[in-house]
Amino acid sequence: MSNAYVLVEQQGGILDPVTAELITAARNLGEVTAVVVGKTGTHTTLAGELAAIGAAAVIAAESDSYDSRLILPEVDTLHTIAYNNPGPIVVAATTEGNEIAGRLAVRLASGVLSDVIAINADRTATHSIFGDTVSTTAAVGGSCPVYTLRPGATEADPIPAAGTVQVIALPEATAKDVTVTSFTPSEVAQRPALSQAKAVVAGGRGVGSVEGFTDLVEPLADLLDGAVGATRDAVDEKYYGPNFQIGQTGETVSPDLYIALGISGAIQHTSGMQTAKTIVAINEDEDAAIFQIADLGIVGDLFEITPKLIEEIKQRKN
Ligand SMILES: Cc1cc2nc3c(=O)[nH]c(=O)nc-3n(C[C@H](O)[C@H](O)[C@H](O)COP(=O)(O)OP(=O)(O)OC[C@H]3O[C@@H](n4cnc5c(N)ncnc54)[C@H](O)[C@@H]3O)c2cc1C
Repeated sequence: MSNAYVLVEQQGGILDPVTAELITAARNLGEVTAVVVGKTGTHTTLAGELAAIGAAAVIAAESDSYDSRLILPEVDTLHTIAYNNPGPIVVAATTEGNEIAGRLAVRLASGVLSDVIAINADRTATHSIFGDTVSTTAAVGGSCPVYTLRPGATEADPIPAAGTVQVIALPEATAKDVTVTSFTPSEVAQRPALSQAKAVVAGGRGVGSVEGFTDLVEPLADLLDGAVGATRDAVDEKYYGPNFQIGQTGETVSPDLYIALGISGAIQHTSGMQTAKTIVAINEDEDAAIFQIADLGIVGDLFEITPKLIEEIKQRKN
C-alpha cells in the first residue's frame, strides 16, 4: 500500500487537534506515517494518541537542541525520510507549515499545494478561492507532493492504527540553522484558541469601542465557553487585538456557533467564517450582507439585544 507522511503539530508533547485532521486527510493518499519532530522524548507522550487517531507508523526525530532551532529540524527530517522512501507529505497550513512545505518541495523537486481544504486519492487537492466562493481542483507533480491543509477544513475521523514507533536521529544544527537565543512566550488567553473554539463571538465596527468588547463580546463568549473574534475594521480601530482578526487576512474559523455583533458581512470577513455550522447575526441594518449567510438574523441595536441575550443565557444556565 502507498504511504503518506504527516508532520505532527504539537507543543511540548501536547498534541494539537489539527493533527487528527491532517491524518484524516492524508489517509486518502495511503497508510499514514506521523512524523514527530521535537525535544528528546517528545514522542513518548504522543505515540499512543497518534495510533488512536490513525497513524500506522510514528517516526520520531528528536534532539535536546530542538527548542532553540526554527523550521530546519522539520525540513531536514521530512526531507531525509521522504528522500529515502518517497511519498506525499501533509502539513498544517500555518505560517511555519507553509514555510516548511515550500522548502521541502524545493529539496524534493516536487510540487506544493498550499492552503488546500481536501486531498483526493489521485493526489489532486481542493482549494477554496475568491473568498471561499469557488472550489477548484489542482494537480501536483513529483514523487513527494507537499500539501498544506487549512486547519478546520477537514473533520477529523479517527480510525485507530498500529502506530509502530521508530526513532531516528535529528541532525544537529549547522551554520545554515537559525538559532533562537532568547524566547518570551506570548500571553496565554483563558479562552479557547479561535481556530479550535466550538463557539466564536465576533465584534465589528458596530461594537464601537474597547469597552464594547469587554462589556458585551467577551462576556457572551465566556458564557458559551467560546473565543472572541473581530473584524479588520474593529482591529484597525484598536477595539481588539490583531491576533483575533477573522477573515481573508486573519484567522479562518469553523465553529459550531458563530455570533456576529455589529458586523456588516464584507466578503473579506465572511471568507474566514462562513463554514460555521450556525451563524447568528445582530445588526441594525436589515440590508447588511451578513444576513445573507446567517441562520438566525436579528435586526436591532446590539447594545440593547446583547445584554438581554447574556441575561437569558445566564438564567438558563442556572
Ligand atoms: C485586501 C483586504 C483584506 C481584508 N481582510 C479582512 C479580514 O481578514 N477580515 C475582515 O473582517 N475584514 C477584512 N477586510 C475589510 C473588509 O473589507 C471590511 O471593511 C470589514 O470586514 C468591515 O468590518 P465591519 O463589519 O466591522 O465594519 P462595517 O462594514 O463598518 O460594519 C459595521 C456594521 O455594524 C452595524 N452596526 C453599527 N452600529 C450597530 C448597533 N448599535 N447595533 C447593531 N449593528 C450595528 C452596521 O449596520 C454595519 O453593518 C479586508 C479588506 C481588504 C481590502
